[in-house]
Amino acid sequence: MRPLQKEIIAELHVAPTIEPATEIRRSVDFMKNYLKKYPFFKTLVLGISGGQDSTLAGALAQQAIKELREETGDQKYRFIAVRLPYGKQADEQDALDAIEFMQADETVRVDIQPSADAMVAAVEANDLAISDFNKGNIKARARMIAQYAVAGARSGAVIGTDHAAEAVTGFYTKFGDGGADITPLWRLNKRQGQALLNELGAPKHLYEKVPTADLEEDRPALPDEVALGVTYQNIDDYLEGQEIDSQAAEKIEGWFEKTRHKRHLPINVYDEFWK
Ligand SMILES: NC(=O)c1ccc[n+]([C@@H]2O[C@H](COP(=O)([O-])OP(=O)(O)OC[C@H]3O[C@@H](n4cnc5c(N)ncnc54)[C@H](O)[C@@H]3O)[C@@H](O)[C@H]2O)c1
Ligand SMILES: Nc1ncnc2c1ncn2[C@@H]1O[C@H](COP(=O)(O)O)[C@@H](O)[C@H]1O
Ligand SMILES: O=P(O)(O)OP(=O)(O)O
Ligand SMILES: [Mg+2]
Repeated sequence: MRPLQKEIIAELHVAPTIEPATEIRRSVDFMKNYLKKYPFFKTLVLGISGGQDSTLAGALAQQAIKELREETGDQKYRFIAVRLPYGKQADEQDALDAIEFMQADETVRVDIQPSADAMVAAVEANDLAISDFNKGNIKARARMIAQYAVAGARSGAVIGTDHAAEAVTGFYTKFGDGGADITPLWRLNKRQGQALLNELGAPKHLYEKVPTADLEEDRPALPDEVALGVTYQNIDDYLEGQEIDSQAAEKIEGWFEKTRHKRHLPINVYDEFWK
């Protein structure tokens, strides 16, 4: 195995094989235990995009909340699914299918277009140009703000959908979708997430779908694999400790190095990881 590959697998705690039912129980228990430890939390809050990761994290969060309600008798425990379209979302039906599948206790809808557009206009008033890519990250951060606003109103913890195949490449917006309180999928690669959804009986079209951040207007529904220049099959194999094509391995390791800063809280004078 490549030396950095070994280091990455250890850092992200990826297992080469998993038992889906065991991992479902592990994530559900993790969320239940966290809420029991901090009893002021009464809700779990998560943006549901219609993609694989939020379908899985939402189904697990809903299960955790349902079990907490049954075990404690406290009916205040609720799971809140948050729809966060930027105006009209092309794959809206997938998001509705995901919410139906997880049987979310509640759904809140916040259109992020007015606030994201207002932020772009306010910055551009300083004679600065905001690129379509930069605006994509503003949208991701607008979604973070909306989820924390819902959490603030309902004593909630914000769920993040970061998992090993995104973490290794840093394929998330810093303090956007990367900004969350609890990450129940952390340690799983993309195909392990699919295995959990299969075990949960999720509709196949939600986890066989092409992964996309769908943040750019010039390139709508741009597949993650195109943006990254490497496939999830390569990333998953790499994270499972398999030998992959050296060009693909170098690409993954390049993303890992470039995004090290995202896997740490803001850097202070005592931090050594970047030296
Ligand atoms: N269509 C799409 O799929 C789409 C659109 C937009 C963004 N994205 C993805 O979302 C992710 C976010 O993009 P991003 O990484 O360019 O933006 P980001 O905002 O997440 O990270 C970049 C910011 O991090 C900070 N930073 C960069 N290097 C640093 C370092 N060495 N130390 C400390 N801070 C540092 C800087 O503030 C920089 O503006 C990417 O993976 C990108 O491909 C995808
Ligand atoms: N359109 C969306 N509605 C609700 N929540 C969304 C939307 N787009 C993204 N999200 C949330 O962000 C994460 C990360 O998405 P990526 O596709 O990995 O960039 C997603 O899991 C949702 O929680
Ligand atoms: O985070 P999601 O739910 O949008 O899934 P994907 O990353 O597969 O688009
Ligand atoms: Mg997505």
